[in-house]
Amino acid sequence: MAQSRLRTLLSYIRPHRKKMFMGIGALLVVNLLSAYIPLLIRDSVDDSFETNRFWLYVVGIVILASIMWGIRMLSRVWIFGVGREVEYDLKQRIFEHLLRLEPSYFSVNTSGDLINRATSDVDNIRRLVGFSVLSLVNTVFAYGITLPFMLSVDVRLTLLAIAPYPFILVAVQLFSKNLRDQQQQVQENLSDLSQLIQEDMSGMSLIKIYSQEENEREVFGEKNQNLLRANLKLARTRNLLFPIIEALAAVSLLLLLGFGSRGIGAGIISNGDFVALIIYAQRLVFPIALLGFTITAYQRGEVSVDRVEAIFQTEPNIQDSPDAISLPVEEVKGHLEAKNLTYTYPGSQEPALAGINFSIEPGKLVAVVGSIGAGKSTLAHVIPRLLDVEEGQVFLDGNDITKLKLADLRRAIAYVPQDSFLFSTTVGNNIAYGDPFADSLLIESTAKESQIHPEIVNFPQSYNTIVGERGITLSGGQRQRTSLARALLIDAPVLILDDALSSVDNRTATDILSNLSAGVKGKTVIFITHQLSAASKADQLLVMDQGKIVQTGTHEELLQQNGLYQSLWQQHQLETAIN
Ligand SMILES: Nc1ncnc2c1ncn2[C@@H]1O[C@H](COP(=O)(O)OP(=O)(O)OP(=O)(O)O)[C@@H](O)[C@H]1O
Repeated sequence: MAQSRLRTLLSYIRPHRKKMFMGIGALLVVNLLSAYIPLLIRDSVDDSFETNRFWLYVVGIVILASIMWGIRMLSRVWIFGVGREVEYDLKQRIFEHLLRLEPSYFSVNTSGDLINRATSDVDNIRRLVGFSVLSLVNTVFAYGITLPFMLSVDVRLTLLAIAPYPFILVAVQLFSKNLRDQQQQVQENLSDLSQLIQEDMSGMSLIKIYSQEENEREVFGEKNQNLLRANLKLARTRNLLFPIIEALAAVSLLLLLGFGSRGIGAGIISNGDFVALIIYAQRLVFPIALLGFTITAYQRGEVSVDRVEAIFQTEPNIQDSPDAISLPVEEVKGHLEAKNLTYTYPGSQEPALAGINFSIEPGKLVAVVGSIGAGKSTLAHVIPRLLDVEEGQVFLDGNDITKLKLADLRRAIAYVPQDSFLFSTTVGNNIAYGDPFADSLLIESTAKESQIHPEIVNFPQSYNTIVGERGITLSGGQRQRTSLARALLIDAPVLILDDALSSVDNRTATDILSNLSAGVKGKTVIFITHQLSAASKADQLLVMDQGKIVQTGTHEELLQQNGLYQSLWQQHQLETAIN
């Protein structure tokens, strides 16, 4: 597992390996210079007693240290730069991958959690790539280069100085599991909190109407408290570990000071050698302390790698089959057929659609009516394959929809959902969403067809009016008619309206529909609705109940039958009379 994570990490770095190697090369030079400077200092100490070349040494050391500073800076720019590029790649990949997944994925995986993975988890990986590579390579070079120099000065003192270091690694090992578990806890609590903020911001009106501010404050406080506790726990473990590392590093220095000063007294090593050894030993303290941080960053990064990879490992269920055929939109006539169509939601016992059969001729306006929860929206989702329907059940112009290229199928079907989602941009851009290059004449003509044009021209900036987040500045009916205009603009041969005019009054809805059936000659329109007066104008009605089509026919034919439609119509007449 750990090895596969490392492989995953390396695969993130691979596209930027050139820059990474340049950074590592620069670190090598820095460490070579850094090992050489103490030797110069040693010579300056030993030499200066006899000669007056002290200033020569000082100038030499200053020049070398300046070069070292410049190269160190470059190494950081390159290695941290790779971290930033990996961050960019991952964000791009996550977003592109999420775009491939079907809507049902987002009902299981909350947006707060996904946002957290795309931001703070990716940030942890960036740090892992940048900071950890830098400190790990730096530690390896520091020890690999400095130790031989130290050994060349004095073997016994060197061994004494590094004797406490294995204990540092043992201490780190002891703490590592706790650190990792606690890090995961922090991440999960953070996801929880983000999710709550996200949900509360979208449901603010509900919170106010039900006066739930106090309750929401408490829930937020509790989740925030959990995050605080998890963070403090992590900080405690971390703060316990690092003083231990530092204390052990100090023991190394003490040993060196104690035994080194005796060595000078006994004439075994020179003053210069002693100074050089102290400088070397000090140089090794920082990398070893950094190793502790690196391990933490690695653990944090490991959890994040898993969380990000979990997104990539989810393959879309709905995608082109290997032998998918193409159906250019110009060739689509709009004939829709269902043969024994059955669909059960994952985890559900009862099928939402149970053996449905129908045939809809091109250019017909078909209304789908029925009781609540009958499966009407499910049917609307199945036709453009927003749900994973099995093969051999739904056909467009005689082609099994699961065998068609998804892009072609969706290009052939314009779908207006129940809740009309608008992007926070201008009304015009919202209408032109399916064809951003549409000219203003086309935008206006579709707005006229959906009877929203007169209202848009009265908006402060007409078609350039920003609609606010999710179209919050528009009324429900205005949002629905803007969504309808958006669907009409792409001029698809099939149009599905899923209760998409529910907030529009009956007369306007009927007007729009009769204009649609007159104006969009050749389009097949499936109109799912509870508005029976509008539905009664359809060429054909499908009446649904408990996942089945229980009646089909025209309004007049259905009124003759003693069935669900008749009772729905009577109820509708009664409601109209009362209102
Ligand atoms: N995502 C889902 N997961 C599980 N079950 C679902 C899901 N969506 C809908 N259902 C169930 O499937 C059945 C059909 O729902 P559907 O939304 O298609 O009905 P509908 O006829 O459009 O209802 P309404 O007229 O109230 O909009 C219902 O029993 C519903 O509870």
